[in-house]
Amino acid sequence: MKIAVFSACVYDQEFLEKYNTNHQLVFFEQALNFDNVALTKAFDAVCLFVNDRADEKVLSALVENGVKLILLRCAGFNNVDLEAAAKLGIKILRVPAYSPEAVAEHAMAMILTLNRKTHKAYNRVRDGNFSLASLMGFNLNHAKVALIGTGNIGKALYKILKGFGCSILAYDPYPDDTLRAEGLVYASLKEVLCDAEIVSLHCPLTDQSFHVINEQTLKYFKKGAMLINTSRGALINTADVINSLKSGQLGYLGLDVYEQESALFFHDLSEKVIQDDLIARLISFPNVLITSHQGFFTREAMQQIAEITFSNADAFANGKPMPNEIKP
Ligand SMILES: NC(=O)c1ccc[n+]([C@@H]2O[C@H](COP(=O)([O-])OP(=O)(O)OC[C@H]3O[C@@H](n4cnc5c(N)ncnc54)[C@H](O)[C@@H]3O)[C@@H](O)[C@H]2O)c1
Repeated sequence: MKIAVFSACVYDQEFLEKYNTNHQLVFFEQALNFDNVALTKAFDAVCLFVNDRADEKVLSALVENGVKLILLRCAGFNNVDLEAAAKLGIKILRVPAYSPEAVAEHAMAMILTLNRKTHKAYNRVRDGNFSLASLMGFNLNHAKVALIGTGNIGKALYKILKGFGCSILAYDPYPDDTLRAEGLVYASLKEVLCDAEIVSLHCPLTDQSFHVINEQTLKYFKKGAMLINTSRGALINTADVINSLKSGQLGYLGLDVYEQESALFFHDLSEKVIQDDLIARLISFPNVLITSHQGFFTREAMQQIAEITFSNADAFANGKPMPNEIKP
């Protein structure tokens, strides 16, 4: 098949070329949107990532251009209008799980960095400053951590946190019986937010979870609690979180995702003036750590993403069963 790969960075090209099972690949650096959808003429499929847009208008244009398949090289699919895709008859295949440990380990790295401030210590020592002032953290042993969502990534983080001796509780509308049998305590969203020192989000972005962290739910947090989001930016109302940080209600914030990330993340904007005032404000807090959607970014995950993407492409091309198809 002839596949147009959008949002293609050098590392995408490296891994997709290495594991290609004989498809013709053309790489585009831009994210797919209505303005550049004309590029997809004469392609059989497009390969998309988290910040490519496949709304109804884009999907209609893709179909007009002869595109029959969307290969998502990610797990989340909130950027695709599934109803419109089903009506138009365009298939959507994704990579449902690839090294959930990669994202869970990144969430843990954010917790450790925010708590023990190793990023500040690194810079201080390089500057000849060996003072410990304001570097004090807290023990994770016995700390209460709430997992919002206990699917593949939540489960992987649960195992890591257990190793640290944390006391873990969770909210998930579909609790996992195996984890429950292992002693994980499930409770309502309000209860787990009220009880935890650290809250980590691992649920998908849906109509139900949109802005699940907002002015009201932030009031449930313990004063000085830590919030980690490695899932999707729009789980959080950013303006409300900024107010909570300013008042000291929220004590630490770790973000690997951001609601308006598509205009920022994966690009070097170091010579530009950032126009997004919310992220500029977030960056200014001493207790906020932001990474640009790199949770997935390990060698193992990149290999699995490439392999599963091509097995999805092969299944479609050869009329085989497509277990990774998503429908509304
Ligand atoms: N930062 C990254 O690089 C990166 C990489 C991969 C995935 N992700 C994000 O992580 C999310 C979780 O991934 P996963 O593989 O664990 O997904 P998963 O489908 O295995 O698990 C999601 C869990 O969330 C639960 N859930 C659904 N709605 C919920 C709600 N409103 N409140 C609480 N729980 C809810 C589900 O029941 C399920 O148990 C993905 O949706 C994606 O957005 C981020």
